[in-house]
Amino acid sequence: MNKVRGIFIGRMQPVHNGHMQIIDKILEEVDEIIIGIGSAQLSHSLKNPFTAGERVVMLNQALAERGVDPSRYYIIPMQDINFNALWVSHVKMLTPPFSIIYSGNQLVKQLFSEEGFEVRQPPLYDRLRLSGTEVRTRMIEGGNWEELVPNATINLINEINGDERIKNLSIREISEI
Ligand SMILES: Nc1ncnc2c1ncn2[C@@H]1O[C@H](COP(=O)(O)OP(=O)(O)OP(=O)(O)O)[C@@H](O)[C@H]1O
Ligand SMILES: NC(=O)c1ccc[n+]([C@@H]2O[C@H](COP(=O)(O)O)[C@@H](O)[C@H]2O)c1
Repeated sequence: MNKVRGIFIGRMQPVHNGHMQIIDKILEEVDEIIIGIGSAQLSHSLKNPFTAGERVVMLNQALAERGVDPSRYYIIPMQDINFNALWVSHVKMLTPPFSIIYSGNQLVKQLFSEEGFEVRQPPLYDRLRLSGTEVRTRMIEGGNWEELVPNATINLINEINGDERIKNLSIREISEI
């Protein structure tokens, strides 16, 4: 029998506990999950501080920490392209075949639904706290960002001195306004 595959795409700047909960939920519904690391070309900005490779490590280690069977997921960085009408084909070119897209993003849902994919809207877990924006804001302001992310994210951010990177970016970007 063919495997049922679902895809979930997010920028993961950084990987947080909301991502991990939604991945658990998706894995209850499909045989394999494709996790797309969106806007892979972006890094070193306040909204997108981490490189695609750094985000791959966070996610890979976080899934290992959670005991997720490595044969059930693919992690695939995907660059943005300037053509929304071609984006679904671009994603398909990069990924194993899939039939279901999980997203809360209106544009993503519309583009995949127009191409005939089944779109599922995942629930949002503790959204006031669990968002990349909240994690980055706490990092800049010196708050407790660690409680919002898996250990793997903390380890990678410590390894690359990510805390300092984001604080430096915030000084630079504010001084450039
Ligand atoms: N708390 C959450 N619970 C469940 N799913 C989430 C949560 N936060 C984000 N997602 C899912 O992750 C995808 C977006 O990934 P992304 O990395 O951009 O997250 P984000 O936290 O919204 O980021 P940012 O705040 O940096 O814009 C969406 O499809 C969304 O449904
Ligand atoms: N034309 C394009 O390249 C295109 C279109 C829609 C979404 N995307 C990307 O998909 C990802 C969606 O994730 P979010 O739900 O976090 O916004 C983002 O990285 C976004 O840039 C790219």
